Amino acid sequence: MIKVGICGALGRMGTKIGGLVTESPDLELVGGIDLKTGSFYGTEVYESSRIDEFLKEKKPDVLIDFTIAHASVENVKAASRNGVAVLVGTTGLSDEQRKEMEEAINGKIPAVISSNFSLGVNIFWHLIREAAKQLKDYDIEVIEAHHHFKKDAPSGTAKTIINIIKEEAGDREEIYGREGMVGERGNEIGVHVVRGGDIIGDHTVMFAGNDEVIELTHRAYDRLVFAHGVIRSVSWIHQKPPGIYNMDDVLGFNN
Ligand SMILES: NC(=O)C1=CN([C@@H]2O[C@H](COP(=O)(O)OP(=O)(O)OC[C@H]3O[C@@H](n4cnc5c(N)ncnc54)[C@H](O)[C@@H]3O)[C@@H](O)[C@H]2O)C=CC1
Ligand SMILES: O=C(O)C1=N[C@H](C(=O)O)C[C@H](O)C1
Repeated sequence: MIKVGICGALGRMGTKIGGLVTESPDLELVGGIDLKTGSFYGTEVYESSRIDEFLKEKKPDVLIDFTIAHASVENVKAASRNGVAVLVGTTGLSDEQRKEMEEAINGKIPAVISSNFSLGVNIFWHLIREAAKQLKDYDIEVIEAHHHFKKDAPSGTAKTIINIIKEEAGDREEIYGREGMVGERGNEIGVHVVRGGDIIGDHTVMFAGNDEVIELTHRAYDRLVFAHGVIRSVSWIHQKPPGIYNMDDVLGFNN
């Protein structure tokens, strides 16, 4: 049995992941960590400042983090201090926070970090990479939509899309929205962020050329789609050597 702890246990993702861990015959939920204490699928939720105590007492093999940027960095540092593998889904990290997290991981623990753990988005990213390679001269726009409560913008998934486009079609400026007399479009990537309702996570990339437009879209209808990718990653990362991995490694795309 692989023992699992969840940071952000009482949140939208922590709750979904906790349910799948509980249902899995190969995994054992040992508890959660959150800002408040409580009960979590029959296990205990420790207050966040007690994370080292949690890791020493519950001894998870894998710690999952779906919290908020500043917290995820500290949670990963705690996992590193205690030699616990991590899965990080939290987005909204600054470059400095990402660097701090990577320094805590490298050479010490194995980690899967992904802005999107769904199988569909990871395939979507490969489709975008091919389109961006072939359609360098098209005007490229990225549109993402999420629920009313999302704290970071643009989404981590959208940031990954932007990075893929830059890798394949060349570096270019990001323009966030447009307003007023903006003049003729340049060679930028337009980025547009929608927030409202209970939208789980929609991403569209538009390649607008002369006489044709190609639109690639991924829509998530339940957070389970991310949680299933997390569960697959838990089994994959167990007993891996230290290092930073992504979903391409988990899905075998890098073999
Ligand atoms: N990579 C992926 O596939 C996905 C990533 N996400 C990301 O996961 C993060 C969480 O998303 P949601 O679950 O919707 O948010 P949420 O706000 O529902 O849950 C976050 C939880 O973390 C808790 N928390 C805050 N500080 C903490 C700390 N220091 N230690 C432990 N827990 C702490 C909060 O109390 C809350 O219960 C966001 O960054 C979001 O973008 C969300 C869905 C999929
Ligand atoms: O906050 C969310 O809900 C999501 N966040 C992730 C992101 O920022 O890309 C993944 C997914 O889109 C849902």
